[in-house]
Amino acid sequence: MLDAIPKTAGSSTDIEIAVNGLQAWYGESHVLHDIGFDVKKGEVVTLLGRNGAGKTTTLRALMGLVNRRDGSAVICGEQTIKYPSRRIARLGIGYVPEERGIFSELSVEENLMLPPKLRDGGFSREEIFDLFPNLKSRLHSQGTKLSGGEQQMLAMARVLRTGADCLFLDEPTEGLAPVIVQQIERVLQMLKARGFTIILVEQNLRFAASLADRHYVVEQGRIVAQASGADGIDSLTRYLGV
Ligand SMILES: Nc1ncnc2c1ncn2[C@@H]1O[C@H](COP(=O)(O)OP(=O)(O)OP(=O)(O)O)[C@@H](O)[C@H]1O
Repeated sequence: MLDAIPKTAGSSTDIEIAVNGLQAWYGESHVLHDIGFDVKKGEVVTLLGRNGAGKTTTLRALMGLVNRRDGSAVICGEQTIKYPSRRIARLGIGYVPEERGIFSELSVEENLMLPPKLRDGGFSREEIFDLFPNLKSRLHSQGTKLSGGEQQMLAMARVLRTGADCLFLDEPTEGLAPVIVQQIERVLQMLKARGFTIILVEQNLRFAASLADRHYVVEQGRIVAQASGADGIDSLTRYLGV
């Protein structure tokens, strides 16, 4: 049923991301020193790197969720470095954080309907249930009752509903069983085929290699290497401690 999903309305907008000299701080702690990379419309790009390298902070800084940031982050032709996060989201960005952000006291349905629509062209309920059939059978379950895989699917479904056509995904496969990882991989392949632009933070190199067009390595708050395609990822393993 995945082929039944239409192209997103947002695909008429030229989403492109150009990051230069991005810096970020938590209080006095200077965490990002010089992040620079770009993502073309419809590309899947991974941010790889060891624990604590600054991958999550890069996504949070691009979403305007880090109090102090500096440098340049041009998204859809707009300089967003001083934008509040809601304005950044309205450019069509859907952020799925590592912790997934499911409200435990709300049902699946309530979680799904919670974020406001950013624009027309978001996935309908039917399209979401085609993509994630598990969610349909769990519609009235409380957030706390969901497995890790179901939470991840709900978090992704929620942003697809808003009309976002550019996704920032932080470790979507973390802690999930191989069969669920395969399911998420199929969904992301489908979104890629539909023209979504995706920045993926990932520790699972096989998963990253199967999906991404290009990879960047983050080390101590800087981009230190990059490579293209599934083969290119092999050249990066020395940075990743694998
Ligand atoms: N809320 C915070 N307050 C202070 N320091 C933080 C905070 N969040 C992260 N850090 C620090 O910022 C640095 C970068 O962390 P970040 O989470 O971006 O790394 P990461 O590459 O995503 O790693 P991981 O895979 O472990 O999440 C680390 O040194 C981390 O300890």
